[in-house]
Amino acid sequence: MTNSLKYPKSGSNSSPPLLQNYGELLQQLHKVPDTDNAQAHNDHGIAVPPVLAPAECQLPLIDLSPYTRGSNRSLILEGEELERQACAANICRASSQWGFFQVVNHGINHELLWRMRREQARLFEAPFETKANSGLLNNSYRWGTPSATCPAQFSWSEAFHIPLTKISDAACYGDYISLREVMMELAAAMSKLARMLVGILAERMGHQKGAFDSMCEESTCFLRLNRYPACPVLSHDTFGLVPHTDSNFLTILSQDQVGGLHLLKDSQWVAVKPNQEALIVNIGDLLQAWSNDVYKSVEHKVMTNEKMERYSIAYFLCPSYESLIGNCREPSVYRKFTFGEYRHQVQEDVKSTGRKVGLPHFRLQQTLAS
Ligand SMILES: C=C1C[C@]23C[C@@]1(O)CC[C@H]2[C@@]12CC[C@H](O)[C@@](C)(C(=O)O1)[C@H]2[C@@H]3C(=O)O
Ligand SMILES: O=C(O)CCC(=O)C(=O)O
Ligand SMILES: [Fe+2]
Repeated sequence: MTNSLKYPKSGSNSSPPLLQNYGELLQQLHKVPDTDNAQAHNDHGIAVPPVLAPAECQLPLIDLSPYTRGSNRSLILEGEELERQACAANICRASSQWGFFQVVNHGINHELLWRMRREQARLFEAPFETKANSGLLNNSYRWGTPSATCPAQFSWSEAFHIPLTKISDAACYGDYISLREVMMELAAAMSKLARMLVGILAERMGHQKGAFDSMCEESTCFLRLNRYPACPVLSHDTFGLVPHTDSNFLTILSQDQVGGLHLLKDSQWVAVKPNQEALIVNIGDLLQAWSNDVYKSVEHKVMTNEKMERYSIAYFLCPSYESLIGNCREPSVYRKFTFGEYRHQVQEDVKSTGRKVGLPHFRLQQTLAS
């Protein structure tokens, strides 16, 4: 029995060399025992403890049609207003109890989402060298986790992480110019949806609908195209994306049918059941801080899949770096900080400790254990 990991036979020159570069780091997870006891082994000869999948949950499902149907009419009837109020109440309840929900009738054309998926698959099929070194999409390609010193800090994935300001720039696309129009359309649609949702969340806390609109800026908002290649290293601790909270106001996520997104609910990890009709929405750190912990930025992660690759697209709504993130009411739980300060702190923590600390850095008083 050998302890060496083998790359999947079907691999082409498009896959990033995750195993070659990080295989040794991941070996820490798999010490093959001396004696052949009851330990299971995967197809690659690696000893694995049984992986127990957590319970699969249905995220709260919210129908946005009260907001998206007939939206070009300026007059809203009383019945429609009541429907909107009920919908807004559901959004706020899910944002405080789960930090996550899914939306249907969201106003984003399904055909557009399918076109994007096709283009995304074609993009990731490009040779690794092209993705990494040809300046594609503003040089925004990332893979693996260069700063990881242990498996718990490592993400088995590749991604393009593109600021909205670069999406219309034809020079970013090289041979992938057909992606430009789809990216532009999707970014505009997701931006509209994200701004509508934060407007609803602000209004329910007694603030102006447009409270966040003026703070949000194209240069800091981004689209992230994720690909999680099938992963031969099967264990509890190989992540497609390590556990984290999002450092923004709000994220909109379109995922394929494979599954693998898990989130913390009442201190337990639960797996999100994929729904191809819906988009997933999650609250980021900045909305949690602004709402004084009413809305929750919840930890989530992507687990690897031994057999199937997985794709997702995430839109991150962020303010400009100078924006001051205050609180919606006093007494405030967090000190005021700018988004620039927050990003800087996250990067410093990741650099020095390998992990993000996030909001606890900005809490005014630590909660005392009773
Ligand atoms: C190492 C990290 C960077 C990251 C936060 C994290 O601890 C783990 C995930 C990273 C990620 C991935 C998606 C987004 O691009 C991002 C902004 C986020 O919210 O989580 C980044 C984080 C980051 O760079 O702040
Ligand atoms: O791919 C997913 O399902 C989640 C992606 C994510 O959490 C992120 O990009 O921040
Ligand atoms: Fe995330």
